[in-house]
Amino acid sequence: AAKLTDILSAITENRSTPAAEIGAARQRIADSDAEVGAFLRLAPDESLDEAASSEGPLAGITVGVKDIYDTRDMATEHGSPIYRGHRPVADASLVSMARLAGAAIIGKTTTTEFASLDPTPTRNPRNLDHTPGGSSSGSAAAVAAGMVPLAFGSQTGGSVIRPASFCGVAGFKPSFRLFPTIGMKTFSYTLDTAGLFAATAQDLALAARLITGRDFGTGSLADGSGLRIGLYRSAVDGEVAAEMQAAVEEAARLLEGSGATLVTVEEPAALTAARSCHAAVQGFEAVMALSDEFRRHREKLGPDLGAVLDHGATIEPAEYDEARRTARIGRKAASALFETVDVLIAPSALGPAPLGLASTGDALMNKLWTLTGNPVVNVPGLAASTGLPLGVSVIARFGRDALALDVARLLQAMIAAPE
Ligand SMILES: NC(=O)CC(=O)O
Repeated sequence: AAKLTDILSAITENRSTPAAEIGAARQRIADSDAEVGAFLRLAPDESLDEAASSEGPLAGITVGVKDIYDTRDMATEHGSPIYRGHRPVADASLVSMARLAGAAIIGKTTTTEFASLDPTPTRNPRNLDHTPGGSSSGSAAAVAAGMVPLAFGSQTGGSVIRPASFCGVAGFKPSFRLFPTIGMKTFSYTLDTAGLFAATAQDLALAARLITGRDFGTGSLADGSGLRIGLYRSAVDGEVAAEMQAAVEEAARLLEGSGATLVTVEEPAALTAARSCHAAVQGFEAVMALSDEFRRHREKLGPDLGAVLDHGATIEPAEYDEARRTARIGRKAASALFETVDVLIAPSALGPAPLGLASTGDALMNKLWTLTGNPVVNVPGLAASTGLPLGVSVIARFGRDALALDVARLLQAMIAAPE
């Protein structure tokens, strides 16, 4: 796999150059994207030539960008025929910040329509008969296939953490609004969260720091001593496959074995209620976000999105306002959970990637934390008996993204360590 930290080390130590790394990524995409279908289009040569001569801290790092982020040098179609050929004048903020740091925005990755539910043709590199998940399908698949070391996604329900889990890569859904969503097509403006995919949690932390200038942890946790880990028991755990539950418990044992204190945290009623109000918040806001497309091009919308908007259009403002109140109470309950533990661990999905491409899976394990805005990191490395990946979520207090990434780095290292 193309690992961001290794590429940057190779360039720093003069064992490689940005131009060589960009050329190698183009070759990897040419070699493997025909069967995976992660990319929609690649950047023009002049963009990549410009990036090849960059001296920024991310020089040589090629990035796949979900096609709901505006790019000034490539079409941006949001997975919809309504936007075919649409060409923004300017980059989305996060894309511009990555370019300023020297990254090479190498291509646009597939997205479900408007980042909702109607699937893409992209396949799971771990097993091509299975979905890579969604809505950030191409970004997760591109990193899992080792085509690029970094990819941008977004999450409104579970669209970063779930595909990261299905594809066996590290995924980062930051605290709400930590990354800008300016220039990213809006689906639900109190839920939409920009996120990242990479091979490891260490790569995620480094990329996030170099793009935003913020601290995302030092990776200095040698073991779990001093950590208080909460094994989260939700009201919907009955939906979780036994193998996924076992994977989370394996992760808990690893952390406990390295010195962490492990407690079980039962879901408070306020968070069960918050999870249940996600659909009303999302549906009501999506009808506003896509009002023009919904009213003027209803026949061009996919069946799943059409159903979400048809239902959303029946939600009264008072119902939406009640859902927002429930969400706010949920955020307070989430904050209280972190008085007793440093991080929670929980399943990143209901199980391994479903067979076939008809569905991108279920966001049931993710949408609560999208609504509350807590940072979540998917830790890859564990697998089902079929070999399909099973991801473990590390969830921290709002704003403690660095801690979530540090614990994720420790856990990923322990999972990868030989017995
Ligand atoms: N955008 C989203 O998060 C929807 C999903 O979870 O598939």
